[in-house]
Amino acid sequence: MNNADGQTFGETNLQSTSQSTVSALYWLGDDLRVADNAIFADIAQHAQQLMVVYCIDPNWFCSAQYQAQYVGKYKLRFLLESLRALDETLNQYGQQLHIVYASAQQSLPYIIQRHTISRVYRSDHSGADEQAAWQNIQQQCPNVEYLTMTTQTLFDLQQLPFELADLPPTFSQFRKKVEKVTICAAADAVSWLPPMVALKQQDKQLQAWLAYPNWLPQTQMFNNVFCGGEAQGMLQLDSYFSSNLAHNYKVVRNELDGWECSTKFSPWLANGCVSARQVVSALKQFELQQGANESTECILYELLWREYFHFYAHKFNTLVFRFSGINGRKPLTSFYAQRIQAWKNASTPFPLVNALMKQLNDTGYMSNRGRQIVASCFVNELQCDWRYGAAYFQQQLIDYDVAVNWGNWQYLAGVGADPRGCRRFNLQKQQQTYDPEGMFINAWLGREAVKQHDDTNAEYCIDSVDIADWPRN
Ligand SMILES: Cc1cc2nc3c(=O)[nH]c(=O)nc-3n(C[C@H](O)[C@H](O)[C@H](O)COP(=O)(O)OP(=O)(O)OC[C@H]3O[C@@H](n4cnc5c(N)ncnc54)[C@H](O)[C@@H]3O)c2cc1C
Repeated sequence: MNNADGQTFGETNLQSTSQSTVSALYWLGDDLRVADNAIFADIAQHAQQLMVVYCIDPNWFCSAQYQAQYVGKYKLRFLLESLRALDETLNQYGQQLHIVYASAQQSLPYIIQRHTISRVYRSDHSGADEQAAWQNIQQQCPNVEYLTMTTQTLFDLQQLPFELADLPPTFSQFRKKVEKVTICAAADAVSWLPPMVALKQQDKQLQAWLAYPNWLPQTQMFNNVFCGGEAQGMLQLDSYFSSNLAHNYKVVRNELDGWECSTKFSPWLANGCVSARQVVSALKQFELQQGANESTECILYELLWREYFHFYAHKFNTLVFRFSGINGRKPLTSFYAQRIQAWKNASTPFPLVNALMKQLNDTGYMSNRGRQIVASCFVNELQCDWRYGAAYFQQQLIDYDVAVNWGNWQYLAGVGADPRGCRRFNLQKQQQTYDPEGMFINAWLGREAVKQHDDTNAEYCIDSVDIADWPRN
């Protein structure tokens, strides 16, 4: 299985297997759980010693490409909660999670060498940067065994009925092909884990990396609805499927607001606190007990979109970040600093878009419909380079997932997996369908904005705002 760069995934990279005692290091990524985790299962069977590590890279918090941080405040808080919860779970196994406050490329080779690690485990990540980091570590420490396993998707690469290079160009074709592939049931948590690799406590460099750093942004208490961690994710899963909400999902999933309008699994899925297989296992259980209908099928359908974007990112690697997308067709959009800023600040001429952006800025979450509306506005009405929008989502979303975010943005910008080209949402129609009384706008922006909307309602938004009058910078 090869991606665009000819790298290999989902396979063991055997550099050296001469040691009889396996001293393992598990470098965690978006797989922050013990249950249904193939890596912990393998470690329980084959390793005699274990060190579990998560790296928090200071570069995540610098303003990176496209004027956005890699990790914003909502994602950071959720991540820290998830790490704390995982550490507590690992403690019950006599294990510990070591959070290293340094880049993986810098710290892991050092740790591997100092602790005579013989095998490194990592989840098979679809992100190009994550893959590059993984390759880099292997180059720095060649005499170690490297093992990747699937923990994030429903299917292993090997289960796909096609080579990754032949990933169908559209979601519909992908769905038809994978429909018949069996989705493995979620596995239980392991019953034990090997003892800890003794940490070189006296090592000054290591101490420095393990100390809580002053460069880490403060995480405040806000947006308490999403709480990170495996147990919290399972709570949401149980709570959703112990109600009748799944039977009505298709009817309400497009609503702009409301906790119960969609599953809200995304932050836990994005961090791997819950696996996609656990969601499907719970869904199947629900269908067995309560019956299947169009709505329950629709939940699986959405999870298959997630699946598609993960394999899409695997295949296209850095092309998912390219302005001209996977096919090299440049959109007729550009970098307009003031428009981009207005969109971010919820001060465009479009009240519905502003309300949605306010919701994103205040909570880190936005419904799927909302994301489509603001992304379409960014590309079509404001005519801005889609990568700046995608990068802002990356920074703001509590459920940021590299493959799903950039894949969706490419799709909407007409440079991705959509043969029909750019998806333009008619803002007036969206408003009439999803916020006819202006209640959503009122909730996020107040009465004035509803009035502004009413005043311009005769020829709402697109027609009433002449984009040519907007600044060309
Ligand atoms: C421009 C844009 C950017 C997005 N960025 C992200 C992102 O960074 N992280 C993220 O998790 N989702 C992203 N999505 C997809 C989707 O909006 C969210 O997954 C969903 O709104 C999360 O809420 P939920 O869990 O209640 O979803 P539900 O409607 O309950 O769906 C269940 C699950 O299916 C998956 N799913 C739903 N919609 C999509 C979709 N359009 N594409 C792929 N998978 C989907 C998610 O894993 C979701 O948790 C994006 C969508 C758009 C249009």
